[in-house]
Amino acid sequence: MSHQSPDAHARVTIPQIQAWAHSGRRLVMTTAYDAPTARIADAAGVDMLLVGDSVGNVCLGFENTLPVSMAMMNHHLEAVARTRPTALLLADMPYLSFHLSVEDTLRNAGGFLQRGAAGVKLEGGAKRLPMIHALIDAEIPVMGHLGLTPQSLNAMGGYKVQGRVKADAIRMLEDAQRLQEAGCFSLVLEGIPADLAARITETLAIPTIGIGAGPHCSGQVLVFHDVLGLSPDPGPKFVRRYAQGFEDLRAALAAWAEDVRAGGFPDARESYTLPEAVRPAVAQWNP
Ligand SMILES: Nc1nc(=O)c2c([nH]1)NC[C@@H]1CN(c3ccc(C(=O)N[C@@H](CCC(=O)O)C(=O)O)cc3)CN21
Ligand SMILES: CC(C)C(=O)C(=O)O
Ligand SMILES: [Mg+2]
Repeated sequence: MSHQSPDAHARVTIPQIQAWAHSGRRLVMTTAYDAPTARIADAAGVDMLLVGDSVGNVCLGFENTLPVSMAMMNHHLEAVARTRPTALLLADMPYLSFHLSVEDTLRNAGGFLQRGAAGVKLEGGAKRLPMIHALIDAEIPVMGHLGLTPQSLNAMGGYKVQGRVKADAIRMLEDAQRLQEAGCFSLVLEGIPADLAARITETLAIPTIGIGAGPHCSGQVLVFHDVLGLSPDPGPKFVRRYAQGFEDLRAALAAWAEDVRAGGFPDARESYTLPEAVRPAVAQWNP
């Protein structure tokens, strides 16, 4: 099986993820937004599935992740959770779901766990520590997320690589320590120089999952549609496409449309027939 486990039904756990990272095995995470994406990613043997707030731009047609609500996230998480993936299932806290109060944050994150997530991810550093402490106190595992945090789009003035000036780089190293001390089980590092991500990774005991953060992280994450070439445009520099999903699927659908128009689909293989005893009555019936 994909996770080299004797029990094919054993689900990946947070301690397992941490043990794999400690043993030097690089971790693999991708996003899932519905049952088909979850089944494909799980069958590929990825270690972690994230129901990302990237669902907003990837699936729902928004410009960015800011309009994504808890109701939208819950809808997509439920679809993914129904597939009972082997991978560790995580859910991304959307904008404003962890900013208003500890109570609201706990209710939102707890709702994710009740829907089948094993933990939550949320963007931000030291500013978010009160919420992170409350979540961990409530037995909700938290993955942090530092660097290019897409929910900070307006504050950053665009999707820009973070941590290139000294004060920002040092603040990120400090934030990473503080998130670890607060009890985060892992951190996403997004859109930062590879050498900064390397230093963060070697100064932490918990695994780092990079996206646009170079090769020296404990693992990597990419958006499902980006890996498979399903996104309409090539996307950020950090994406590598492993399939031409958009072009392959477009060509397949166009071939089917052509067959329909030429009368070549369906044929006998895709059709049903009347029982012989019923055929004369149907043939002889007139309106
Ligand atoms: N399909 C998809 N993939 C993602 O990785 C992703 C989403 N959607 N939605 C939410 C955020 C947005 N993300 C992005 C989007 C654009 C850049 C980008 O254009 N980055 C510039 C960096 C420019 C610089 O050097 O500062 C690039 O050219 O790569 C980065 C991350 C990552 N996340
Ligand atoms: C790319 C990952 C880290 C993410 O936050 C998302 O998909 O929303
Ligand atoms: Mg996200």
